[in-house]
Amino acid sequence: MIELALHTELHEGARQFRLDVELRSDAAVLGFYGPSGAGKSLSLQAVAGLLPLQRGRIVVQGECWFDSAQRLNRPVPERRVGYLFQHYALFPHLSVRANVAFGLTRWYQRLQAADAARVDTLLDSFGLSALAQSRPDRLSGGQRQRVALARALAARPSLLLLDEPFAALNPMLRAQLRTELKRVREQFGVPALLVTHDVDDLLALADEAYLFDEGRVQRRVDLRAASAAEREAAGLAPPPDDPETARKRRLLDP
Ligand SMILES: Nc1ncnc2c1ncn2[C@@H]1O[C@H](COP(=O)(O)OP(=O)(O)OP(=O)(O)O)[C@@H](O)[C@H]1O
Repeated sequence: MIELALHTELHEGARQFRLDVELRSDAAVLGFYGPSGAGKSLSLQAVAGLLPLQRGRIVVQGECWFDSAQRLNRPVPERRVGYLFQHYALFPHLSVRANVAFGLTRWYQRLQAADAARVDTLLDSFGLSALAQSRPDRLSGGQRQRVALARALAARPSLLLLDEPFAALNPMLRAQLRTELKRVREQFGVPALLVTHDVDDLLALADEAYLFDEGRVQRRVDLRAASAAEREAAGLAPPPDDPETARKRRLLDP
């Protein structure tokens, strides 16, 4: 269960933005979509503890991370979120394996056996085992994003925050990584908040979609239950192909 009440006002020179997000859900993956500048990324930052809130409440899986009424504000590291951005930031001097293990290691001790096993499972789940000793600059964009996903999942996060995780990838890779992320996320049972502009991301991964605009949730769509007509009304239907394009698309399917 996730409960968010995120209220704050941001000022930068003459610019002002008001975030007023309220939602409560028992779904595993919530997708945030909507126009640019609607407050989607700011909401993820607030959940991670990186954006101070003036007022509100954040409860994740029964644990209260923030409650202004009780003056409770759990520090960033204690929230244990796995945060993934569009531009994966891997450590260039570390191997793939060391990158994935990064959040689990301490400089003064070796990786514990259970942690090492988790890292190996993640490498295997994302098809990275053969690349474990490679440095990030020897990897393709898709492989790097897999390493970033594996790293985000390695430290046993209580919540995954995914901000446009596939935006830098080409469409074919996006489709592939969506499927992999869906499988691995379910395998590890981690809930997630996913920000995306891509309807296909929502349809493939999200249980519920939240339309953001002007710092607020304007609409909630339950994708587990929504009919095709309801999806279309919420702007979530992929544009229909004409028969000829559909035929060509099938021919091109990898
Ligand atoms: N520190 C800040 N001070 C004032 N305004 C800010 C600050 N940070 C972000 N904003 C503004 O808040 C608004 C919401 O930003 P946010 O990054 O959450 O949008 P978004 O919905 O994620 O957009 P996009 O889809 O383009 O990534 C934007 O108009 C942004 O310019």
